[in-house]
Amino acid sequence: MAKNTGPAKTPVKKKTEFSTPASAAQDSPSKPAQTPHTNVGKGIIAKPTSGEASKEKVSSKPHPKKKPKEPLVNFEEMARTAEKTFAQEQLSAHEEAAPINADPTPAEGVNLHNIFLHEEIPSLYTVHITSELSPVAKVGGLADVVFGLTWELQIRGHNVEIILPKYNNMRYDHIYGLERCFEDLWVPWHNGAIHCTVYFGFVYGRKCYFIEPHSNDCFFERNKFYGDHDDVFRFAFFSRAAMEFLLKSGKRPDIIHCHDWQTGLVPVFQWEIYHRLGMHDSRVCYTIHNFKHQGVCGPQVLDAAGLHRHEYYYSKERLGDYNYPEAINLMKGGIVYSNFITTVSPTHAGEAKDKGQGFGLEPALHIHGGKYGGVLNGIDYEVWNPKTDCHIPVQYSSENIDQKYENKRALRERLLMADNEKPIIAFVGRLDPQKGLDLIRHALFYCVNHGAQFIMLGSSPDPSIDSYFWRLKGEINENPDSHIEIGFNEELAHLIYAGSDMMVVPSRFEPCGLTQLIAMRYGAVPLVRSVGGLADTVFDKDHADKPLDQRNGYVFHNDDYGGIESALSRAISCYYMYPDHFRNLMLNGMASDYSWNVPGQHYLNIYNYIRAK
Ligand SMILES: Nc1ncnc2c1ncn2[C@@H]1O[C@H](COP(=O)(O)OP(=O)(O)O[C@H]2O[C@H](CO)[C@@H](O)[C@H](O)[C@H]2O)[C@@H](O)[C@H]1O
Repeated sequence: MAKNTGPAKTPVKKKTEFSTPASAAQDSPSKPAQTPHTNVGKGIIAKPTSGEASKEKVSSKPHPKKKPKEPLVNFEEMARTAEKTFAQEQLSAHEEAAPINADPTPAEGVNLHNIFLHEEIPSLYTVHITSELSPVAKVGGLADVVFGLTWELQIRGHNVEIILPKYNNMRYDHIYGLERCFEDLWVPWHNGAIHCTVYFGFVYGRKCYFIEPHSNDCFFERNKFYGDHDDVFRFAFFSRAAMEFLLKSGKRPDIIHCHDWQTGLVPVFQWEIYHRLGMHDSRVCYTIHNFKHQGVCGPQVLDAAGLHRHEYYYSKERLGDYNYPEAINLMKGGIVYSNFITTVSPTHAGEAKDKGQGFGLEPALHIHGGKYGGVLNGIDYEVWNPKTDCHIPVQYSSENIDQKYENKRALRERLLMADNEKPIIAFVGRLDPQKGLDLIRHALFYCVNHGAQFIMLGSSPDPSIDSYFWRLKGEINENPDSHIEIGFNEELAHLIYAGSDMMVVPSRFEPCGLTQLIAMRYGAVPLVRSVGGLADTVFDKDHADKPLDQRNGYVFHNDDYGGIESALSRAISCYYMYPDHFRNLMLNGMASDYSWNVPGQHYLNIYNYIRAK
């Protein structure tokens, strides 16, 4: 009985290392093994350890859908309709165009390379203001980034604190020692003030403050993090409350680091209000994780938040939105008013500014280009560590990588999938059109028809997308080679990373992407589209301009079925026909360093550059 369910260690035919089969030109789909390679039966490909029983299970169960039929649906259109309705609702209350008040003060140009010098940095006091933190309030990658970066700063000896809303649906079981620490915080709102209580607690050693407003709006008692019609008000309030808390509690951080549209007003408040109230030495770093969601809204938010000079704030140089003359744009406020803006990979920094991926904010990025750059995300190497991961049944590392296949077996068992010799290809992520939903669906059908299994874990706040995938799940439910899991499940995500052979990330755009980094840490080979941070981190086995030991996955360029098929067919073929090469890819990924070590230093250099001196 073979010991694992991974690719065999002996190649079927010896070919030049990492050679490209003639049929495998990038982005031109070659024909992969239609059924598992014929040598499988001869024992060259490793078999499942559950052995004969599992073979019987597979062969005795007739494949209910030999060729599942792939339906067509336009996810982009689905999401656009929902967004349009939302934007119209937001804007309808304000019909007049606001005059422009010209007073631009863009920063002087700065060369990022010059500030990324490892010069001595004094101990800094940094406060992160954020709407997400892993694992207590996680929707996506923002939560992971704040969790990982804050720890990196802390272990380097800096004083780091995090301010979050006190959501009623947080994972309170991950907060240690939660207690009230500031009873009477009155936060200006409309013409009065809202009474708040602030709590303090530790999240895996990180010092966190949670703001709880007491008002009839119940801003953070919605049993969800986002997706309500008044989100812009909820997070504008949170931003104001966080700044008021800093002021009233006497905290004077060197650096305030805030994230995405939800906290885009923080730098505005800092400069326009709190700077004059004694917080003159705090500087703001603003990180954009996703340009698509900008907090475009009507003027009522400004009134509520105490920013009353409409004409001043509406100007194109400040918060005025470029596309809707009646609207303000919270993310634009963050760009204009912060001391430094980052996005989460160097490639995406360029795409957002110059290649149409700034979702309308390109002019602001150009004007403020002197204080803008890309810092590649890391992942937390303690949370994402197959050697110590308590969510997976068998721990492993590159030294005993065969143990990974025990997790593959456990994953199949848990999802009631066939235990056979096929590779598992998976997707984990938010079900947003950004992620290339039609390509993910296509990958599922392609895999089950071409000798692979497919697992998808994801969820969407958009009910039409969620229900589409529920229907698809119903259709493929009986197929033993595929599984769709809808919902957010952190623990299952760990098992999927550990049990899969490959992870697909066919994004339309991807500011950084964490799933390919986590996949590599767990020895799952990434198959990605060449955009944003995916292009910065995954190097194609056959085509990359890199030494062999740095090639770690498969990359395709075209945003279409042909593109993804090209990567899938090359990967599936390699898995069956060149298992040693496939194993090299796994090991190369595991050997790379995508921890917070390097990006942590980059952020410190930025902080040091902007701090009051
Ligand atoms: N249903 C589910 N169950 C369990 N876990 C799930 C899950 N759905 C997603 N996750 C987890 O959430 C994280 C998602 O990371 P992504 O890089 O895809 O971030 P996202 O697109 O949300 O955020 C944005 O911010 C991040 C951080 O900057 C950028 O990397 C990214 O490009 C940008 O779009 C991963 O840890 C993944 O495992």
